[in-house]
Amino acid sequence: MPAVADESEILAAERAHLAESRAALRRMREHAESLSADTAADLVSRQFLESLLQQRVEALADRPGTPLFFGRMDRDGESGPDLPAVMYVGRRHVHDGDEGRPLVLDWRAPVSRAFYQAGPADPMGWRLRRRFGFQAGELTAFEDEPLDGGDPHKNDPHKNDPHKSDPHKSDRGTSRILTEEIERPRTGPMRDIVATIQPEQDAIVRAALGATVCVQGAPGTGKTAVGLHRAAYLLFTHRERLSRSGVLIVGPNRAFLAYISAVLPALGEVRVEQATIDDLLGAPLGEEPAPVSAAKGDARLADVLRRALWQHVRKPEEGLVVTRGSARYRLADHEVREIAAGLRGTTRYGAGRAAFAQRLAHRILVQMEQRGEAPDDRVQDQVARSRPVRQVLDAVWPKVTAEQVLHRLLSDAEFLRRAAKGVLDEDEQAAIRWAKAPRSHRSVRWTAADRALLDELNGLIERTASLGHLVVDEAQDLSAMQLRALGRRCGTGSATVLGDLAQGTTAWSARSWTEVLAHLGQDGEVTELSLGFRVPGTVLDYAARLLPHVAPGLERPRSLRPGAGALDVRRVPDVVSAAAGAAREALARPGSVGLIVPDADTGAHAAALAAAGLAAEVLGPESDGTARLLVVPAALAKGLEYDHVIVAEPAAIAAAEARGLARLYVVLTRAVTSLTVLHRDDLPVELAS
Ligand SMILES: Nc1ncnc2c1ncn2[C@@H]1O[C@H](COP(=O)(O)OP(=O)(O)OP(=O)(O)O)[C@@H](O)[C@H]1O
Repeated sequence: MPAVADESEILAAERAHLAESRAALRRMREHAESLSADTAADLVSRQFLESLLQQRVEALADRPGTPLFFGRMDRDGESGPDLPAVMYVGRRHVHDGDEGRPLVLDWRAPVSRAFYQAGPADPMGWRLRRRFGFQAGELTAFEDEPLDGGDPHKNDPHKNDPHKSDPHKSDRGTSRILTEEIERPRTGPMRDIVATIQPEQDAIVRAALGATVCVQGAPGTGKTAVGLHRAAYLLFTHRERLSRSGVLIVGPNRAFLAYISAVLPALGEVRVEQATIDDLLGAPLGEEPAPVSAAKGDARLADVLRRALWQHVRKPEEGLVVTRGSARYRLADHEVREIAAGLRGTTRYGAGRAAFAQRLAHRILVQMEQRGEAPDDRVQDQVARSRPVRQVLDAVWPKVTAEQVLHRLLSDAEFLRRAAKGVLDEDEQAAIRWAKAPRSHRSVRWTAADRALLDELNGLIERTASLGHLVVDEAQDLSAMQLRALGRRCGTGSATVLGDLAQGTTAWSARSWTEVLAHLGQDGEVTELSLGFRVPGTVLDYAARLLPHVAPGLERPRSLRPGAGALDVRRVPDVVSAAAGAAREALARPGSVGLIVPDADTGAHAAALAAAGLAAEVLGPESDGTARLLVVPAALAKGLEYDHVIVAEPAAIAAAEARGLARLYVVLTRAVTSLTVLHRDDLPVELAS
């Protein structure tokens, strides 16, 4: 591109490059559409090829609202065959069909790393970074950042005008395009941040596939965003391997998964599974007091379960007699005992049972051979399945299900005592035992904590398949036993573990990331993100008054944006009607509005909004929360955000549960632009001072 001095000329040239890239993408898509699956040898291959081609065509769609590129880098010095003088970075690779010349490079390509990481301290061979601002798909602004210590205003026509120069930076020297991107009103699910990923975030996104990373981050530091972009990065970089083994995102509830569901498809990744822990382990059918859940979530239960399961393998009392035709073959009781003892505890229970049958059969086969027969493998299988062997098997190594074992453990005090000896004291045993046991394992209303115990038992009986990579969000809320369940699902893979110890709201919330990683069975580094993007400084400072009470060891979070005037705390005579008034005011401004209320008051607030003629959606565990005005029960607010947040009666939110102050901390950190706190009762003392 020739040197241009005038801003409008630069914009015109950049728009021309955008138009050229769009045209090239159109040609790439037309080419993909013209390809035929007819060359496939058979019907199955043909269907497979057709679906691949279809995916390729879909991936090459040009979405008008999504800019093809968002940044550009200019080289310092000579370009080479692998090093273009200028590179444009975008959501996908676009090349010129004729010459194969790259017009846009995928943000995940190794060379694009410089766009996120280069800085004056290490320009990585580049001279200039340019970021583009878009409105409704139109390129409307740019922002230049010299990487070589040069004059940032070299091309700035206003450089001598104090009112106009540096039009692209906000007061604190922060990128205005970044600030505008964050403050752009929210109208639906979460967006990608690919244009503005920050260097410390990028380092996590691009960590190697084999590395498990654990990110502690204050509210709004971009943990969720980073986790999703990491999934997209890994899928791009290790496409073949991960398309076989799979990537899974685990989030706290359906509302959260609905909120994040658009990010990966926007990045071209449509085949990533997203699930809650209940989806993976089975939905709970019953509830129990929090201290019972906490006791059942303890990692020591793993030992108890292992012992409970293996107690089902009994010492053989009798030998084995197999009759085939007129011949009888015998194994003495001590021989059967020896085989069982050799296998006990060396494999999973189910595999051990199968191996036990095969070894018994093998010994019989040896006897057959000694008598001059020539039995083959089929005979061994027949013997293994024969009635006498099955009888020994059922007596010594009975088939059991996880449900049977857990039912017995939680209802039979003597069985529990034997399994928990030296691990749980009597009070701890009493805490997890049922006061009134369900009649059979089929009639149990399993709780969330039981589900994790069942999964542990299932993992002891049969192998759990491992995925290639697991992203676990809000990981601080998972019990040790749930983490172990997730660990089994990435046993031969790796994980990205995201969370904030200050936002732990469950009875079993984690106190240390080292422990979380240990329960997951992963070696990993703990990194911290401390710069908040979502919450304005004034609001973050207000919420952080709770921090010493919920997580004393953590640093106070910092915010990218000062947010003067973003916080309004009001004492009102009637919180429900005041909230409707505040919602009306907030709706007059652009963006989404979240009215976060004590769970028990959800209905009253929804009714007051309806009476005030305001259309609102009540967020439920299954809803997708796409309305502009949402009534959000405090328990569901985690991970979500709204441009304007109204919090009703903080004291009631704090009083509603054991870790209520942590819940309040979550609730107070959901706002992007403004937070209004309405209270009739005194504020919790921790917040008031
Ligand atoms: N580099 C970035 N550029 C633009 N926006 C960003 C960036 N990083 C984070 N954000 C935005 O900040 C907001 C908060 O991000 P995110 O939800 O990922 O934070 P979080 O750490 O998971 O928060 P919480 O702990 O409260 O769930 C989102 O709107 C996200 O898009």
